[in-house]
Amino acid sequence: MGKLVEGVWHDVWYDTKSSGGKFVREDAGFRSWVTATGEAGPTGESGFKAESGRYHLYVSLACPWAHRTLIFRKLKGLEEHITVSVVSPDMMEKGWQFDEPESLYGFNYMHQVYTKAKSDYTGRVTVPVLWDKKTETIVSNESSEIIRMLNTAFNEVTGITEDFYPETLRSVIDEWNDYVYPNINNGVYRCGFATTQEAYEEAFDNLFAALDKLDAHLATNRYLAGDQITEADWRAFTTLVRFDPVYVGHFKCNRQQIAQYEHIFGYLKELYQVAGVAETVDMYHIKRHYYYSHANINPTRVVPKGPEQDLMAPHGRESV
Ligand SMILES: N[C@@H](CCC(=O)N[C@@H](CS)C(=O)NCC(=O)O)C(=O)O
Repeated sequence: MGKLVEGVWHDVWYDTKSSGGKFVREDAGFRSWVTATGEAGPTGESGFKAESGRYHLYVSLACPWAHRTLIFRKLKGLEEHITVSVVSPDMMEKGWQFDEPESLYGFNYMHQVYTKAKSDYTGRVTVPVLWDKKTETIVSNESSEIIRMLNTAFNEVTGITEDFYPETLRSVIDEWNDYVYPNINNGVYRCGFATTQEAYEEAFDNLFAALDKLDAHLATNRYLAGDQITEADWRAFTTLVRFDPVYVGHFKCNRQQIAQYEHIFGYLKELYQVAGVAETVDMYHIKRHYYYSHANINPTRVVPKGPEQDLMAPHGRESV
């Protein structure tokens, strides 16, 4: 774990001293957009036209943010159009690394991908990364924006027009995202990476208040934005599926398990059972990454065996 400073790798853990023990996630540094025509998107540079075979995703199968992009690649029929490299679950002193040299440049470390794009880059070396093979640079390392690109930019390439961010639901989806991100997606990290009791308890209380609210909402709504699956559901899903196997123990999110929430658990199972989605969930990488890589939290690096969970069991959500 560490970061690049002017293109040079430094092995440092997150600085929580300057924020009173609280974990604060850094903003992503590359913010351009792939678009259907190559025109600029809401931020960044133009010139990234959606073309088959042009783009590459660097992901971790353990990372909930990278997982979002793999779900969109799958659901939008992009597997044959966007290639992928998967990092090792073990993130060590040099950060994300590859078990085998990756396929585009033979790099062994993810930080080499960042310095290939910008030789004096300063910032954390995170996944996912959307790479442009043509101009040999990073288009984006912000998953919330990558999934928006995958949702629409390649529609003419694939012919798949299913929309997870439909105009009519945008304000509802944005509202859920704005609530779920700090309290749940990042909330579990704010529990696990807190370095004071106070910061941990605050994150813990916010997390479970948000899960209680989600459970109540899902009692009468099949999905977050109503009766169709949207981006907001996939963004919640990648945290929920990691919750009982990892966050309950490793990040001390232990007021209760997701399996003990009647409505959230059924919802989690239903999303898991959407065609193709289970194939994007790799429990070995998920458990191994967190328990093995965060040695300051789990110094023995022993990975727990449980829990046993059958996410293919009937979800019972048809009647909601
Ligand atoms: N804003 C980014 C956050 C991605 C992120 O923080 N990824 C984690 C893995 S779960 C990472 O790569 N962390 C490495 C680090 O912080 O050094 C996104 O959503 O794409």
